[in-house]
Amino acid sequence: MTAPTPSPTRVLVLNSGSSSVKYQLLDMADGSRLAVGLVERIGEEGSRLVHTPLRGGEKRVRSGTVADHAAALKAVAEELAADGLGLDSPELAAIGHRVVHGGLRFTAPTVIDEEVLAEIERLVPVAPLHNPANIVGIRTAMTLRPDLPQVAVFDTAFHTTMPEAAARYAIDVDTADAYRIRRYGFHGTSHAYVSRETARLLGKAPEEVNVIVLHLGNGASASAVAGGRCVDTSMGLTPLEGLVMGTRSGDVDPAVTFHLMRVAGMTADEIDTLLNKRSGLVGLCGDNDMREIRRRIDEGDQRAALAFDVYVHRLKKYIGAYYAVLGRVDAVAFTAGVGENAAPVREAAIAGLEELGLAVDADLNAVRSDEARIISPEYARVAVAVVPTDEELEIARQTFALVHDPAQEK
Ligand SMILES: Nc1ncnc2c1ncn2[C@@H]1O[C@H](COP(=O)(O)OP(=O)(O)O)[C@@H](O)[C@H]1O
Ligand SMILES: CC(=O)OP(=O)(O)O
Ligand SMILES: [Mg+2]
Repeated sequence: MTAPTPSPTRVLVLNSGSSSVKYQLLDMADGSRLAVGLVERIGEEGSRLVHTPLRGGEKRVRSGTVADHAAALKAVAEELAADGLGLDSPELAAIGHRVVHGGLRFTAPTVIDEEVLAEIERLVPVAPLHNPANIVGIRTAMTLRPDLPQVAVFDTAFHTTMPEAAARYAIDVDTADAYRIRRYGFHGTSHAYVSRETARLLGKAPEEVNVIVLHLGNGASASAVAGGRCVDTSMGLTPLEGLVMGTRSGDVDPAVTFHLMRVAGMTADEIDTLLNKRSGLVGLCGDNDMREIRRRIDEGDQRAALAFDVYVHRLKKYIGAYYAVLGRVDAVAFTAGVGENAAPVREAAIAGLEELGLAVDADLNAVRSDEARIISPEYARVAVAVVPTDEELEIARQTFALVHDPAQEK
């Protein structure tokens, strides 16, 4: 008699961005990581792959042009195979894909078939920087492992609980409905994970707390989470609305668009590129990396100081807005690259909000750590926290749960 084959527990997570692919291989038996990596500057000069095996072996860097996302995924598959963790492994249970725009239809993780892919494709016009890359990732993974469940975890899913008052734009209802123009919100996997982790940090259940989550990465968004449900978020039809970002403007008067068409003769595509790629921090001062901006400010650079001030001013406005939306706030949580690392951003965004019960302790704010932590003083009514996000772990969990218990798919 042969022993029963244990069911596979590993999940590969692919997070394909406009010019990068982040990936992690996790073992969901214990949630541990076997390998993590990143391919960056895809299609540009100086592209490189950084692969880190986490159960023995050295970090490896591959430099040289990676022409497109398909080539990037082939290289990722090769690196994993070199560690004996290839995509052909029988221990792989599923591949989980971050998909940025799922419209209104996808409110939960979904096993991908041709029909689901067609719907993701249909949403390309409202996520032009993200959905095409997600589709290539899915197609390539399907070709490499046609037998394996491929699961989509949508950025928009967590925000589908927003009430109509928050999700509706105040434009003609028929036009809005005909073109499905409404506020969808993004980074939902991160907002869900971080709001839950914040509750845990406070020693409470998610249902008991109201949290403002500030996801400040290259893309940035804020959300108001009441008892574990999203009630408002700063991104809208596309990931352009809301906060000032690395290269995106966030909120602008929509009249800017037709004004530029009329007076500057710019096309819709040129304005799209302006607002998505040549605005935000990079548009204001030429740099989109907060580390570089802080360095320039320390040297007395006025443009960098202005970029920082515009960024923080917008952030503070959203904290105030979501405070009002929630009525009672238990915590404000900073996360993602800027939120987790840039103490000056946290300090400046919370400064002056003592009347709202918000304050930051300078010593606690200066601590560098990978752990979730509170940075407000003991006396403060509202906790201010730094809560590292982990989109890949959350995608792996949702993917594995769906493969094990398909009944939860909506
Ligand atoms: N030590 C740091 N200090 C300040 N900002 C940082 C630091 N490390 C990263 N960042 C910021 O985080 C950004 C990247 O955030 P991340 O969440 O990784 O973005 P994304 O996932 O959207 O690519 C960088 O562009 C940079 O501005
Ligand atoms: C939706 C979005 O803005 O994602 P990212 O921050 O990865 O660009
Ligand atoms: Mg990100």
